[in-house]
Amino acid sequence: MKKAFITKLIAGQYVIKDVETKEIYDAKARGKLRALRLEQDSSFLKQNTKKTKKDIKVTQVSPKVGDYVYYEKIDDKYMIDSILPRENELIRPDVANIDQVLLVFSVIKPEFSFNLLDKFLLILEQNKLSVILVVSKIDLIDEKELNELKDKLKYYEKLYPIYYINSKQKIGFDVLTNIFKDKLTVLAGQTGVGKSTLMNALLPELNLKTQEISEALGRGKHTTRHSELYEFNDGYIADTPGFSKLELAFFYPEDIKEFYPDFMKLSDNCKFGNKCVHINEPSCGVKMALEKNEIPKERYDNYVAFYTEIKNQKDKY
Ligand SMILES: Nc1nc2c(ncn2[C@@H]2O[C@H](COP(=O)(O)OP(=O)(O)OP(=O)(O)O)[C@@H](O)[C@H]2O)c(=O)[nH]1
Ligand SMILES: [Zn+2]
Repeated sequence: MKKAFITKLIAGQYVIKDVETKEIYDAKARGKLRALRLEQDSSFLKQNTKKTKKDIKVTQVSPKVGDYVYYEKIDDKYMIDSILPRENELIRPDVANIDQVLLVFSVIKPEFSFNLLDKFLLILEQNKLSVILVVSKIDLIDEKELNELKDKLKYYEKLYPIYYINSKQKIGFDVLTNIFKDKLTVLAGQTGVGKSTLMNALLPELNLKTQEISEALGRGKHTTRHSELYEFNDGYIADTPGFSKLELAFFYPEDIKEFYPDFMKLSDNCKFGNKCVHINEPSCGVKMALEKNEIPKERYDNYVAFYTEIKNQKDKY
């Protein structure tokens, strides 16, 4: 059977691209889709190469953009037969096999928030997504203010790549475009930071498309289940941004430290090793680093605040 990649889904109709011939077809999913759905998360295959097919649970699941599928031609129609195991997936936006998330924060309007940055990073890390930070609207503050922000972000630059842009004049775009090469990218960030403006600046054809859809539906875009991947620099960009609402309810307080790559490294120096949550324990590697100003106090304080918030929620039940 032949293999393809799903680039578009609108009202049950798929657009697939054959991975070898690059031919594009309209396709439907078979009624009884034989989907190989992994019980565990994406890292399952990588970490458990010795697992056999028996360990993989077969359940029904519908294909989404980003999925690799097997398909066949029956009469004149193209039918999706099965989905290959996903590396990862999101529900909002509904995309599978995401290579990276572009996390957009504006310098102002809305104001840059380190609390929100840490919260986004925590959630993206939990979802095992690799993150690229984009600081937008750099034209709206003066050089001195921008340099102050860059200084504060130096610490984060050790953990994630950071790009500074102005989507109106396409400043910073020459380097930014390289990061999309061969990757499936999803944009995330709070409302108003400039995700759509960035996407439209990269993909001028998107402007027209969303307008057409809005007009056809007579309302805002995405009123039906519609998702699409746009080709850009030999990769794809998902048309719908994700993570506009941030929920901490899905965490256990003692687990969140695992989603701080910087804290994880330091926890080798904790007396209680991986049992240490870096708050009240003695001889804690993270708190020692904090005292030496090797971690920004604000990042640590945000961590304690998230921990406390989640713990208080859980204690209620
Ligand atoms: N000066 C300046 N304004 C920008 C820039 N990027 C976006 N804007 C403006 O910021 C406002 C919000 O931009 P959007 O692209 O709609 O933001 P968004 O993140 O898509 O917002 P949601 O759709 O609500 O999630 C618009 O008025 C844009 O024109 C920029 O680089 N510089
Ligand atoms: Zn510790």
